[in-house]
Amino acid sequence: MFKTALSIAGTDPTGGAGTIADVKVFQSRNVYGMSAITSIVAQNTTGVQQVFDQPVHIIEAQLDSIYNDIVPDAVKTGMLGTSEVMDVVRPFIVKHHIPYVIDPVMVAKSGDDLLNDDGKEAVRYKLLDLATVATPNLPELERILNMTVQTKSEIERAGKIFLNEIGSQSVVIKGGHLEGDAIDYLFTKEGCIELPAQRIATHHTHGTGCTFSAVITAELAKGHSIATSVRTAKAYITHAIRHNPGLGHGNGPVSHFGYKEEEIAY
Ligand SMILES: Nc1ncnc2c1ncn2[C@@H]1O[C@H](COP(=O)(O)OP(=O)(O)OP(=O)(O)O)[C@@H](O)[C@H]1O
Ligand SMILES: Cc1ncc(CO)c(N)n1
Repeated sequence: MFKTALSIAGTDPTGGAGTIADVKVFQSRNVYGMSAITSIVAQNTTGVQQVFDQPVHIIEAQLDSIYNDIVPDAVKTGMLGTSEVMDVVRPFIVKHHIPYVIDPVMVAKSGDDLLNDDGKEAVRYKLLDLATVATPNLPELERILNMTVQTKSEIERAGKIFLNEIGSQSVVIKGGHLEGDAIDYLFTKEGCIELPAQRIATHHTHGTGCTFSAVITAELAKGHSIATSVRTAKAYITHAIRHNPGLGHGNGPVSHFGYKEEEIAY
């Protein structure tokens, strides 16, 4: 039977990030993909040109259309744009007890804002307590917790705050923004799992965070555990970066078929 996953996020018309990338990931993981669009973003591999935040009633209407017909097996949120959008999304997450992955997107790799200041303050209280898995990068983590997170002990402290104070079921703290190897840290109530990977020397990393969290969502939709889903996502993103198609004039996208180039199946 088909498993289904929903991405609630903004767009990237070049298909490397946001909800279009998410649906490509769902498809590549054999999960039926659906998408509710929060913001229409004119962007490409060189940066963000314009952002149009959809009216909240249109976002709510899209969610009604989906949930009244096909309740997904897992859901992820990416770019939400404003804190008002979080108010619209929250009741759908609360009502349907399905795995929820939150990628607390704040700023694009190009440095452009994808969430307003209210939203950056609000996300901790409006959504993160509902997360099955939260996937902040380090700058997002520092903003959410209002603390510096650069060292291993700061990462450990941040992981504990997510679980014990914020109430997320788990958090993957992504080390993509640190020097050296690309090590991520998964914190669950069972403890911390390190997910190491060699850093690939490339500037083609547009949409890595979206792709990573979408894989986790697809694997959770299929009924896999949090740890298995996150391990699969780590392998997938590493192969996706390694086999990037070299597109665009800036930070190019990754390959959502990268895993097919590898000898191992997962
Ligand atoms: N150069 C790289 N080589 C290997 N893995 C990487 C590299 N850059 C990022 N990653 C991995 O990609 C995943 C996404 O992490 P990253 O920190 O890039 O997310 P992000 O900043 O949220 O992305 P986005 O720009 O889409 O918002 C993590 O597993 C991270 O370790
Ligand atoms: C719509 C959207 N979501 C997330 C990101 C972060 O990569 C982006 N560039 N665009």
